[in-house]
Amino acid sequence: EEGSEQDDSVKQAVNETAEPPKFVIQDDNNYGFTKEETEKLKVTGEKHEFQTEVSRLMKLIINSLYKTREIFLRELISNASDAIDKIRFLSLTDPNALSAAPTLNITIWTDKDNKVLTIADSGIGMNKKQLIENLGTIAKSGTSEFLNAVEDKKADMNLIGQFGVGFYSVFLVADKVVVTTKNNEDKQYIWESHAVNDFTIAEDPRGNTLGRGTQIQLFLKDDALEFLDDGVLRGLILKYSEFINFPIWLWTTQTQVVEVSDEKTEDTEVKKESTDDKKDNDDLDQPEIEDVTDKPEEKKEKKTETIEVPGWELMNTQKPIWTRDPKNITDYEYENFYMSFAKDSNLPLAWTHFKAEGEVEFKSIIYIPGKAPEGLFQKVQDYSRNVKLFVKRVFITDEFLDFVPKYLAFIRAIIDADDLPLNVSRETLQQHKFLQLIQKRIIKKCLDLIADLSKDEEKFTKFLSEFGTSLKVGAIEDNKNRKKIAQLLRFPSSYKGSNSTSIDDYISRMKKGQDAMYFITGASVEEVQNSPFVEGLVARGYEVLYMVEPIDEMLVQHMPGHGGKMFKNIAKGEFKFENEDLAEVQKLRSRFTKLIDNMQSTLIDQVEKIEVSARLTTSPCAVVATDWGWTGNMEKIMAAQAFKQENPLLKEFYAKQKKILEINPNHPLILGLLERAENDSFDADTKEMVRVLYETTLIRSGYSLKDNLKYAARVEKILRTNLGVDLNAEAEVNVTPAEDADKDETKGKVETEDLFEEQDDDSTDPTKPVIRDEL
Ligand SMILES: Nc1ncnc2c1ncn2[C@@H]1O[C@H](COP(=O)(O)OP(=O)(O)OP(=O)(O)O)[C@@H](O)[C@H]1O
Repeated sequence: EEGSEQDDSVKQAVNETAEPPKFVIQDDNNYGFTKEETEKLKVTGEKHEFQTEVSRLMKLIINSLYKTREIFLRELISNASDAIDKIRFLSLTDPNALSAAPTLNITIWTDKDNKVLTIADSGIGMNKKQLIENLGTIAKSGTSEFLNAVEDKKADMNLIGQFGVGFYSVFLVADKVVVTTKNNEDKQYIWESHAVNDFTIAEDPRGNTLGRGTQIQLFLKDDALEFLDDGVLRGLILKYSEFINFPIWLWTTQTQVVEVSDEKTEDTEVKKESTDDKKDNDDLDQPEIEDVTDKPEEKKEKKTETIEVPGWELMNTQKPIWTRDPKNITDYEYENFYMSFAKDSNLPLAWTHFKAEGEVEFKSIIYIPGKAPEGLFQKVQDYSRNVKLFVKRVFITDEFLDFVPKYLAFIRAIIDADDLPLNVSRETLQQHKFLQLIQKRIIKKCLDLIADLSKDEEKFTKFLSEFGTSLKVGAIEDNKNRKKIAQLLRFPSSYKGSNSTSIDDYISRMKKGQDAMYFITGASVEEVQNSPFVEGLVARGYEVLYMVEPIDEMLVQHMPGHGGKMFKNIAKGEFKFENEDLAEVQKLRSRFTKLIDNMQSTLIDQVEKIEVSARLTTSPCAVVATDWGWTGNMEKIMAAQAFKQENPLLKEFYAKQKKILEINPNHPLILGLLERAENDSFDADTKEMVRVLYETTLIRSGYSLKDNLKYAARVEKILRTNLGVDLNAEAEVNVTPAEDADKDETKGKVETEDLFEEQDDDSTDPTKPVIRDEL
């Protein structure tokens, strides 16, 4: 796509802004105050306390032995770039927005004598209110959690940028920070802090020196003076500026070897040399730094001289990666770009870079992160900020409410569109026809990307472990794409102990005459594997899908089938096998009528009907939910929900629903009961056994008992009967009552911790009192 129209506009944009800054840096430049001004500052400065969280954060930062302190530079460059994005966006609708400082750039310089590092931008700046709020409070949720985690050494300071507190990282390297800022709507203000507790704000006595933007001066700690070094700074800025869309200029001194004519070198010549140097830098296809040392000497001896040339050095090319030809971009570049724009310290799992053409034209890179962000499904109101929209390289917004559906909220994407009108407000933008077309394309691309990923087993396994639930949410919510998503779902199954089978693979293995896809739900594979429902099917050679995630129950409700086959919950409703001999079944049923009647009258409150089972082989019976009732698993899920929502009514309603008991006509226990029914010896003891059998079956079928104590009492009764022990005999109680504590002893308060310590130390010393029981 080299040479395309888009690229021309890119070049133009770059050339427009890549003019070196007009000002030059001299010692004590730009932050010197006259005596009077300093006095005025002292008088007018207002003291503000930091919000508690900020103070806590500062203490952590100041005391941190965090090695990669350099991240402060990444945060400041990123903030500066955001600020320029904002003013550029405003300028789309307000042509005067830029006039106070038309060149959009970031400038960085040092003052070695005073140990000051300065980072300035011609961004939007802050008015007084914003200054107090932005650099004094933390609004983002989750900050406390982050602080706790850092305090417990469970989280890394590197994550600071993700919590919207990146600015404060300046105190990793500085003990005093001065922020001078000018917004179009307000006067120029100075913010100053020595960290921890408070900061002062004052109107700048020098007036408006910035035009517009923000200048941050770091008074470096004595152990952080390496950040004054040109080489160190250059390396760091190159590292962090690669994906910044605005020119970043560093004031450096470069040594140059120049020819000296016999006449004395004049000042003007040096200046000429330095501007030529600039020109080279402006040529964006060339590396920024020209190697000027060691030029081969010509035979004809010419006098040379090494001179120091101070000037602005351009640090980045600002050609956005998404506008480049994918053929020329390495994986390493894609990964670095991801980590930089997504502020994620993990590598991405996969990405796709494409140019959409047709109804709507845009370039995009979509990433799947390596790890699911925390609270993926919890964020309801908050903008997910996962999609950044640019129009012709101008950043427009990342504040979309569900640009992609919630189930795809984990993706990170850059979209750069050509056709969007630049003057629509952000609020109406999302409704814009073009944007909706883009949305559709992005969703399709996401699903294609995941489908591609599914061809790489290792990566797909990783993907499913992070985002498998998201896919299921997709199959539930996205009617249009359900079929596509269903092909990506994986379930454990009884097939050769497989823990990941696709529905299509299941269908390809279905047996002759099998008209439904058998599945069972439960809390774990171990649990459902041993369920009485599975045994008969597996024994007959049928495959059963194990749906062991809570969301699976909902999934099959919304997706009753796939590929022309319906799902069948094997723990629910009636069950017939294709090759079942109906006459045989009828005969069996009539043989068990008497037993069924007896059992039915025993379990009248709980069981709706009793059936002779076709699905059981080794278990005596199973409890089956009616077609419209809840399985044991569903009951447990709903119980947990009801508990959360404090709405037990629904749960109770369903728990009261009668169930179907299926009995295994070949099981010796059932045959034993049948004999009693046929001999008319179905006495009280037998009925008690039927109750125990029913309750045990409930447990095996995945249900909870309504009354555990009654169940235990029944089992005990059977044990007594079998052992020939009197049903009413009681255990002899022979205990020594505990003595009242000595009053004096209770006076001395014992710390809980001490108690635990003693317990450990003295557990082998029989002379010491055992405190455990008292505890
Ligand atoms: N150079 C700047 N120009 C204008 N506003 C700024 C600048 N630096 C910071 N701010 C303001 O201060 C706020 C706080 O900055 P901070 O770096 O602590 O968090 P953030 O930028 O919101 O989040 P993150 O660190 O994740 O980028 C910013 O949101 C922005 O409004």
